Amino acid sequence: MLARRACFCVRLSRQILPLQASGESLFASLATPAPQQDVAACSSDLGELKALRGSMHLNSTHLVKAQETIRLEKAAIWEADMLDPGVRQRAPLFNELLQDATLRTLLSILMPQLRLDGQVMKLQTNAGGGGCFPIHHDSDESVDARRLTAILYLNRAWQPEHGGQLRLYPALAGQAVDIPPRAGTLVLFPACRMLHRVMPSTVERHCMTIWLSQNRPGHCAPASLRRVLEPNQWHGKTEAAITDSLLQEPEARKHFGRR
Ligand SMILES: O=C(O)CCC(=O)C(=O)O
Ligand SMILES: [Fe+2]
Repeated sequence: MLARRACFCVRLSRQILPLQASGESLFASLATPAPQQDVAACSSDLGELKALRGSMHLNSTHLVKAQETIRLEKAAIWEADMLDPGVRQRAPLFNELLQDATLRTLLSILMPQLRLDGQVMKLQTNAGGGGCFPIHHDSDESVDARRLTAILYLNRAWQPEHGGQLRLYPALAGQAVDIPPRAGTLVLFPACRMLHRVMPSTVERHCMTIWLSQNRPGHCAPASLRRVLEPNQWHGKTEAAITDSLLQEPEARKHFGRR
């Protein structure tokens, strides 16, 4: 378990480091490691999500105008909020993931300016029949503490003709990027800066979103851990060698083992 998490972190860092220099247009999309285990995990996660049908509510978009805010319900997008204790109890696998600080710890080390110190989760089922999201930002610095969006897709049988791609509009890239919502794909982007939408989906589509937040200004990953993960030390080494050396470090072991 420890090695799997450490290896996941190394892969994630390698994706993120070249992108983070561009700040505004940061995004990363990666297949999670150990495909066989992922498929098994995705099937059980999906079963858990389907069992939650009764606790889901329709997602709505808030259109903010000068004098009023209009709320538009989306007919096909059903969501369950993990802040609801009933949902947490009926979705133990997702709850375990919600309690896991690995991704947040790693991202805090790579991007200390974000000072990530909390996370919330929602589960989503798009019923198909054209279900989609209009173009939007997930948050705003003045509205709440969410700073990074992480979405894990759970659609094993996804085909391009099903639609439902996540379309990102990275400011500096100059053109839109489509992410297929394939099982095991994890996508990361800044919650307040990345415009995005979901293309109409002709089939049922499932995903889980974690929003990583910055609640306490001044919170930062320990310096000793930042040194351990200093990417210059990785130059020329294989992923397995980096994972091994990471696991030798007591400070890193402590963090990867933390729930
Ligand atoms: O379903 C997706 O891929 C993204 C959904 C989304 O943009 C949101 O929940 O804010
Ligand atoms: Fe969004």
